[in-house]
Amino acid sequence: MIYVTRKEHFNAAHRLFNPAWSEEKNQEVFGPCANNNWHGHNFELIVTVKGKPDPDTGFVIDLKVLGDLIKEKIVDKVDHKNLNLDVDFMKDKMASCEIFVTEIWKILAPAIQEVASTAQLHYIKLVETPKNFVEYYGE
Ligand SMILES: Nc1nc2c(c(=O)[nH]1)N=C([C@H](O)[C@H](O)COP(=O)(O)OP(=O)(O)OP(=O)(O)O)CN2
Repeated sequence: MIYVTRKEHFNAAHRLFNPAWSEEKNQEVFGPCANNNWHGHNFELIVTVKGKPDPDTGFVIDLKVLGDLIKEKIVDKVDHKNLNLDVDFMKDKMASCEIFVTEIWKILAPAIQEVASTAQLHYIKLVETPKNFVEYYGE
């Protein structure tokens, strides 16, 4: 089994806020991340696909095709957007990295199978700040 990885980049704004809580509780739990006027990040999205190399191409998946797919399905929808307001797949969801990465997985896993039937999404790493990132294996 070979693991191949593509990295893409986008900028997005968001706010961590639980609507069931008071403003004070949100400020207490999320601090500046609950700022009413949002805040932004330079995200990195790292996607690993696993499979066996095709005997004709030597590819598990064409990394250009994978990059284009990530751009079409995710980056074009979130880049320079507000995750809470502008992004359909994040509507009414907590805009934490944990929830964001699971929603990205739900979109990319079937899309990858469609373009490369013998390959499978293995892992996603979402980097929010130079200090903070989440990793997800779809479990
Ligand atoms: N488990 C999670 N914790 C936090 C998340 C998250 O998505 N999942 N998100 C945030 C914020 O969005 C935030 O903007 C990042 O905050 P913070 O760690 O304070 O930012 P830095 O990495 O720049 O660290 P500094 O200590 O401020 O330099 C918070 N928590």
